[in-house]
Amino acid sequence: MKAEEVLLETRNLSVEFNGFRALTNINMKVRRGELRVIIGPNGAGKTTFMDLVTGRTKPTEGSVIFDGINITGKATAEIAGKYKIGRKFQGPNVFDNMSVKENIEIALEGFETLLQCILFKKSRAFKERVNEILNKIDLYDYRHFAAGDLSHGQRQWLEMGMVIAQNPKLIILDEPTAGMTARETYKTGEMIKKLQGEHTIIVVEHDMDFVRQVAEYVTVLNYGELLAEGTMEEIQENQEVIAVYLKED
Ligand SMILES: Nc1ncnc2c1ncn2[C@@H]1O[C@H](COP(=O)(O)OP(=O)(O)OP(=O)(O)O)[C@@H](O)[C@H]1O
Repeated sequence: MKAEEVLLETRNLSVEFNGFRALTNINMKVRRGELRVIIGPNGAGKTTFMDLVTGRTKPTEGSVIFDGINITGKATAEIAGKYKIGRKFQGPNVFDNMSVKENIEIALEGFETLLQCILFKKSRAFKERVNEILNKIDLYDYRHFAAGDLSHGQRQWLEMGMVIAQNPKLIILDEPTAGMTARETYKTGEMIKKLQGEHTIIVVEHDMDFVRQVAEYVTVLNYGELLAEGTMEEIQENQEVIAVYLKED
């Protein structure tokens, strides 16, 4: 991978919690426009890895380089706002009493006060951007619904839309299909595939059908170490990965 193609790089990233090594020497490179899936058994360190990238946890060793800048140890708000790494956590976090459309509007980049939002709402570019996002998350027809009246899956999509609205360079999705029906899970996969290219995306997932649906390149973590990386085909044939997953059953 050429240096200018790399959006995110971790170098020997390690973290210890009271003597317990949750991550050890993770060296990973994510290309601009890529859709990377991170898998691994429970406790493998997937969430911890995302916490290190987004500044929630400080590494014991190693560094995080984002878009050519060393962001290691920077504050969460700075990483989100200035460096533009957006993260959608498990479980939606939307404003229930506001409409779907209003939720997207307040999430749009640069609208720090509601007043600014109301004034700017009038511009055509703003309306177009809101509609574009509503279409991406397939909630255009639900735009006037209160967010609290959406289904679990739709609420997750709304939250994805709120992350997209912040125009992040990197979108991190933590188990985006958790609690979804099979149909919603499939739809989420198609949505994420469409976002790829325009955005660089890292998805952490457990649902292997979903992983097969979306994944091009997969990173496998196990016991805090990077066990394997490769295309979905390579990963499925990797004996070490098979051993880890068989052990789980
Ligand atoms: N703040 C913390 N203090 C102590 N131990 C922690 C802390 N955060 C994570 N760990 C430990 O680090 C290990 C990795 O946890 P992590 O949540 O990153 O795994 P995961 O791969 O995301 O698992 P899951 O798939 O279950 O969400 C676990 O053994 C966990 O108990």
